[in-house]
Amino acid sequence: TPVDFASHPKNATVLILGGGVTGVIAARSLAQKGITSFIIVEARSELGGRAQDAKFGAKGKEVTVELGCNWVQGTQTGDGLANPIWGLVKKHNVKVQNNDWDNITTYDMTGANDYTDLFFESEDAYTTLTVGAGTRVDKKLVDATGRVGYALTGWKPQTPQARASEYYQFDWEYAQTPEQSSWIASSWGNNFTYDPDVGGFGGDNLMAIDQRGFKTFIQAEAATFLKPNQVMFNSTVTNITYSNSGVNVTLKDGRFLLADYAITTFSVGVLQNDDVGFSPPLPDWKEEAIQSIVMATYTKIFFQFDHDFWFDTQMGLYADEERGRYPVWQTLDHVDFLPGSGVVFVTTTGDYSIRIESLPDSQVKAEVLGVLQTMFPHVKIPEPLDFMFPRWNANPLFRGSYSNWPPSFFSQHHQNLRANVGRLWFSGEAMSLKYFGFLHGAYFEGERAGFLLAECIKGGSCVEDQVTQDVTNCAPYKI
Ligand SMILES: Cc1cc2nc3c(=O)[nH]c(=O)nc-3n(C[C@H](O)[C@H](O)[C@H](O)COP(=O)(O)OP(=O)(O)OC[C@H]3O[C@@H](n4cnc5c(N)ncnc54)[C@H](O)[C@@H]3O)c2cc1C
Repeated sequence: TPVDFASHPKNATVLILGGGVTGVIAARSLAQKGITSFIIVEARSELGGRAQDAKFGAKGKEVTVELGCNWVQGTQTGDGLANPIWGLVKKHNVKVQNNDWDNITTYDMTGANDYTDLFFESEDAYTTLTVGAGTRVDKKLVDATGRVGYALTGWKPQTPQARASEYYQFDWEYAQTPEQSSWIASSWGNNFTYDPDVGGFGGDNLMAIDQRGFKTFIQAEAATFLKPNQVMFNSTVTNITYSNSGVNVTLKDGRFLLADYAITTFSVGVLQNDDVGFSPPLPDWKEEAIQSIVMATYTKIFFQFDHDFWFDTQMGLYADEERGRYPVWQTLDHVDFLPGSGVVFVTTTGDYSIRIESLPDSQVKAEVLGVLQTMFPHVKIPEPLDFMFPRWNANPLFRGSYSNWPPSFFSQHHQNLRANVGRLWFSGEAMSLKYFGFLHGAYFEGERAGFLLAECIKGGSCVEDQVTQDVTNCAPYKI
């Protein structure tokens, strides 16, 4: 039954659904504009969302490891645009360390094998790919897959070593393959973050090694303005009823909340998988936009050993016969990070991550130990002291790690994804045109939603994203 919004007492002017970076920054932006009647509604017992860590390691040797986001990607070049996450990291003294992704040792099925020449060739091929995408934008050419782009710009990997090098440049960032990703959007995603020539922040990657957790940057920021009555923890939203006069949110425990407006910041994975119901059902244009973007998965698999027997560089790369099989390695037991921690981890992405999420821990552990034995044939790989990996895709609060833009996601889809339906607004990392996937994308989207909604509430203009009811083909098929 429709809710009679006029006759119920309101809990707040705005409900902010989700307490990740987007939700916290949306709240701060509302507050900055004088709107303080809001409540952040969060399923977990803390703020941060995908900024999430765990204590890991044997008794007496525990360290904090980041299960989700780990880097400030791009900082600032000269007086160009600064990454706002870097600003918060500095403001709240979060400990970060420069991570040189080119400081790498390469391995394959024969053990250590120096194919760094090929590795740097693949880095150049990636740059060429992004330049090619820029040309397509200038010429208004259609999008294509990253694979098409690589081939047309002359990169055709034929060996496991070349494929692993390509993986490092591409999948390790987008969490999907070049075949699954937009050539154009993946390129601007890279350039707007890393390339100062187009307004990007620059090439640095700062890795958080703060033992309070990377999440400190956003939790400490929240503490500067958020009052206890402006946040509800352990409150899982199951249904959102919306109209042109208000929004009503039902929680798992039966409580319900009423407000003039709501901003959902749930991941597109959550929206795609019906973890939250909408009444009335979302319009077709909205549903098509939600289903047309991808929630990709990026998985870090952590090991702690009694002692370090692996590479001295910051990074390691393993080329298997199978592309994407336990490829990218990082050591925390490095003089720049957490020396003596005994922690090393490997990352998988995309379909491979979904595969391992369905396996028992014991099997994944055995497989990765097998890979380590292949990488280090002369070492008897010891039994790890601890082992762990998060299952982001199966987690109903996330359903993956971050969004990736497929080649069939068009600019009208993007606008439709971001557009409000009645008084329900949509925000989150995936709504960011330039920075989808990244923490700074979440930040800028939260700021945008908070500022625009404050204007709207204060009776100024209610600027709305243009909705395209039907995303049509500019050159329809004639069959
Ligand atoms: C493994 C991994 C690695 C990453 N690495 C990086 C990196 O190095 N650098 C970088 O810039 N970005 C990285 N990212 C991406 C970055 O973490 C995200 O872009 C960003 O945190 C998204 O913020 P958000 O607020 O939009 O969404 P979220 O953080 O997902 O916030 C949404 C909130 O909603 C809550 N929620 C969900 N469902 C419900 C419900 N039904 N009821 C109530 N609450 C609910 C969730 O608990 C969450 O707190 C990574 C992400 C992952 C997972």
